[in-house]
Parts: sequence; structure tokens; C-alpha cells
Amino acid sequence: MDTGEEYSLVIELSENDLFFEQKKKLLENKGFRPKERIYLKGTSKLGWVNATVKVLLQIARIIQLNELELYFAEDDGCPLVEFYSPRNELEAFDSILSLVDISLSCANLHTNILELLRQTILDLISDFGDKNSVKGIVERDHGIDQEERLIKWAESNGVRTQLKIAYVQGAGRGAIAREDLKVGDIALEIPSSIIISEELVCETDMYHVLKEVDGISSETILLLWSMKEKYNVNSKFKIYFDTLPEKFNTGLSFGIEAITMLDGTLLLEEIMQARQHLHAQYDELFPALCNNFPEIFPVELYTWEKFLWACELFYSNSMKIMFPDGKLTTCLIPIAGFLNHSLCPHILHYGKVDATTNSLKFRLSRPCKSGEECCLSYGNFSSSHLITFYGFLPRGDNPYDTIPLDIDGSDVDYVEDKCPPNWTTHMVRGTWLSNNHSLFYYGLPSPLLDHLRRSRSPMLNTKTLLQGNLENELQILEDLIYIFDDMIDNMGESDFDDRENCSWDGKLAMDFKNLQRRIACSVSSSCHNGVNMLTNELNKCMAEDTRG
Ligand SMILES: C[S@@+](CC[C@H](N)C(=O)[O-])C[C@H]1O[C@@H](n2cnc3c(N)ncnc32)[C@H](O)[C@@H]1O
Repeated sequence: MDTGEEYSLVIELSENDLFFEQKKKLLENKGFRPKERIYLKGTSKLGWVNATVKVLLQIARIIQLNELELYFAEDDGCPLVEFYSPRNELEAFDSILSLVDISLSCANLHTNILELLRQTILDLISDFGDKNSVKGIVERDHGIDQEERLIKWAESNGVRTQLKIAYVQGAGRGAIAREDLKVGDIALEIPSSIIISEELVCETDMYHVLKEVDGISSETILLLWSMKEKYNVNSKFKIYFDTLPEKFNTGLSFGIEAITMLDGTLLLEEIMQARQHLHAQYDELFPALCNNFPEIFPVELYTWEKFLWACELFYSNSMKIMFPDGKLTTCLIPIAGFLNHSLCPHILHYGKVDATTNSLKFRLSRPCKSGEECCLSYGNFSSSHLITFYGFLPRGDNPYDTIPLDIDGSDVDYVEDKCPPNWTTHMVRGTWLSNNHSLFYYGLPSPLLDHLRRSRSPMLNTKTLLQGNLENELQILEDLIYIFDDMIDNMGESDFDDRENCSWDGKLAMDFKNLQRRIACSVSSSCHNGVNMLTNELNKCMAEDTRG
């Protein structure tokens, strides 16, 4: 921010960004440079403020794209992109808000304009949250005595919280705002002293045994400690362990019927791989540890079932936390473990212990009204990952639900190498998420289409209405239709009929299969639309040729 007559904000794409080149190209396509100076005129007219926020937001969206969003964002022919994903939009809002906040903290002139910018951004954030979040429905806020006891215990240990616990429809327990919370408010603050981390294990006999085990991770050490601590009546964390579910119901516990239903889906592969990995890990440690150190590892506490329970606990409830010494550790965090996942979360950044207060703060990036469920994001995960390791399918459109394509991206000779081939793997997602269904785009990701164009015909790489190009496009779409129709056939018929009578795992399997089918059908139908558009264009071409 300058201090002269004209004020400006500088918004910049870092040169260290892993995707600097791709993002620079996207910015340039929209008429921006990687470093833009946005002048703030000495007027507080609302039209001007709105226009300035719009420009800042357009740039920030591109800066904040992650790899997967970038893959799907390359539809440079589309001026209509409103937002790339809820995560991206909230990150973009967060970044421009902090830009304005930094300027406000050092400005003594024109603060009214900055305040107006700030308020405009806050209004947009609130609007965005209202329109794009699927709100959890509070089912009941009674029968939570244990949880209330845990909160009292936590508060007496220095936790500060604006949240209470209640049962939320379809999600077990959740954290509900006790009063209206604004952007920047801390919904929950946890002192390091009640974070369950490997530090607790270091002073135990168990640690001395486990540190000698070849290749054992600190996460596994904490997991094995937790399996025993759960039954320790004198544990400092007894009240926490008592509130944990007896059963987790993640994909790792799917029964044989649900597994069979998943035949032909990616979820089956993910679950089987994860289970094999856990079985191998268990077999490496047990029964050897119980046999060699029966005092430390009582055999009845280290059964396969109890090990699986602990794995599910860690997958679904642990968080990776960065401590002030720079160490990144997997931890269990009382109270924070009640926060459910949302595709449009209230809390974006939470993984770093604040060195001055020695506490973990859960700050809001969008407002949460009194009585509303407050959520964070567990990460940018696909639904198959969320089912396997957390046991739920998120409601709403998950932008990370993709179907990978078995195409090797590295085998094509690039003749016209204006844009280097950065993508080595290719995928699709539901084409309803795309804004650009026009000729040459078809709602499909541009990196995939470009790759297919080049591999079919290395010399043709233009999006023009020439007959050769159009025929090439037609072939590409027909190949994709073949792949996806085959996939749809392999998945069999939709199973909607008996959903309500299904077991928990049967329901999840069915919902996942229907989701995958919906994605594959959307791709196939977008390709068919593309074929129709191309056939029309080809007919026009041929009619012109005949006239000529
Ligand atoms: C960290 S815990 C959150 C608290 C949990 N609901 C409870 O009752 O203990 C994570 C688990 O909550 C559930 N969960 C989280 N987010 C969810 C969502 N959006 N929809 C359904 N279940 C969800 C899943 O069972 C997940 O494994």
C-alpha cells in the first residue's frame, strides 16, 4: 500500500509456486500479470469497490488453485468461471482479506476505503457460504453427557471454545456454534498440554521397546500406545477415550456383501489395498511383541480387531500438527475430534501450534451462525478416500471425485510445443461441474483433450473448424464413449430399490457405485453431445466444399 495520492494493493503469484508457469498462463489468458498492482481510487463509490474486489478475486482464485483444480481449470476458452471449487473460493477470499487487513494495519489514510473493501469481501464470503454449503441438521442435543463432561474437563485444562456438541443427521456428533461467530473468530483453542502426541509415549517402557523396531513410524508408536491407554483407568485422557465410538464403520470394516457390491469400482481397490497394508503391518508386530514383552503388550489388548479399531481411530480422528520446533506430528486432539468435514468448511487453516500462546487455534474463514454446525475440511479427498478412511460420503458435489484414465501421458511426441506437457496422468470428473460444454471443450478437461488430440494426430493441434480437425475430434470423442460406456456396463444396473433396508456398509457401497455411474454417464453424454456438434460442423464444411 502506498502512502501517496494514489493507493494500491499488490497481489502476486509467488515464483516459488509449484505451478507457476501454468498459473501465469491462466492469469495471462484473463488479462492479468503474475504481479498486479490494483489502484484504489480515492472514492468510496460502491460500484468501484465491487469492481476492485472482483478483480482481486479473479486473480486470487488462480493463485490459490491446487494441482487437481488446475487440471480442470485449463478451459481457457471459458469466460464464465464463477469459481473453481468451494475450497479454492474460500482460500481466495481469505487471501484477499488478509491483503486488505495488512494494508489496514499500516495505513492511516484512506482507511474508510479499505474498510469498505473489507466489508464487501466479508459480505461476499457470507453469501458464498450460504449458497454453497450443505448445512448439517442438528438431530438432538441431549444424551451427550459424556461429551459435556469432556468439554468441562477440557475447559478446566485451558481449552477455550465457542462450540457445543450435538448429534447431527447422518454424521454422528458434531460441533455447533454457541453464538454467532464472525470471520476471524477463534471457534476453538486447544493448549498443547492436552494434545495427544508421541511426546507422551517417550517416557514409557513401551517407547524403549518400540524404538528398536526396524522402520516403525512415530504414528504407529502413538497408535499402539493409545490401544493400551484406552483401558488405563488412571489415564489423564480417560475421559477423552471414553467418548470415542466403540465402532467406527469405515470402509476398512466393510462386510463381505458390501465388498461384493463394489465389484468394478475404484473403491474396492482402495479398500482392499488399505486392508492388506494393515494386515501386513499387524503381522509384522504381533504376536511377536506380545510374546516377547507380555507385560507391556498384554495379548488381550493387542488383537487384530482392537488394532483395526485403533487404525480407524487414527485415520478418522487424528490431525497432522506442526509444533513450534517445526516438527510435523500426527496427534489426537480432544474436542477438535468432534469437528465434521465439509466441502465448504468454516475453518480452513488449523494445523499449526501458535508459538506465542502454545496452543492450536481453529479460526473461522467464513461466519457460523448460532446453532449452525461448524465444520472444517479433512483435506481435498475423493469420496472413495473418505469412505475408506472416514466412513462417509460427503453431501454435495465433491470436486475431487475423479475417474483416472489409464493413459500414459509421457509417450507422445510434441511437435508444436508451445505449452510443455505437464500432466502425466489424466482423469475426468462429473461434467456437470464444468461451465464449458462448447465445441472443442465438451465439459471435459483440456489437458486430457489436448493429450488425445496430440496422440492421434501430432501435427494437428488447433481448435479450428477445418475438416481434418473436426474428424480428429470426432474420433477422440468416439474413443471416450467406448471407454465410458464399457465402464457403465461393467458397473451393472443402478441399485436404488432396497437402499433403506441395507446395512450401513451396503448403503455406502450403493451410494458410491451410483456416484461413479453418474460421473461415467455424464462423460458419455457430454461426448455424445460433442459428437452431435461436430457432425453438424462437418456437414456444414462438406456443404461448403460442394458449393465451392
Ligand atoms: C473427527 S470425527 C468427527 C466426529 C464424529 N462425527 C463423532 O461422532 O465422533 C470423524 C468422523 O465423523 C463422521 N463425519 C465427519 N464428517 C462427516 C460428514 N460430512 N458426513 C457424515 N459423517 C461425517 C465420520 O464418521 C468420520 O469418520
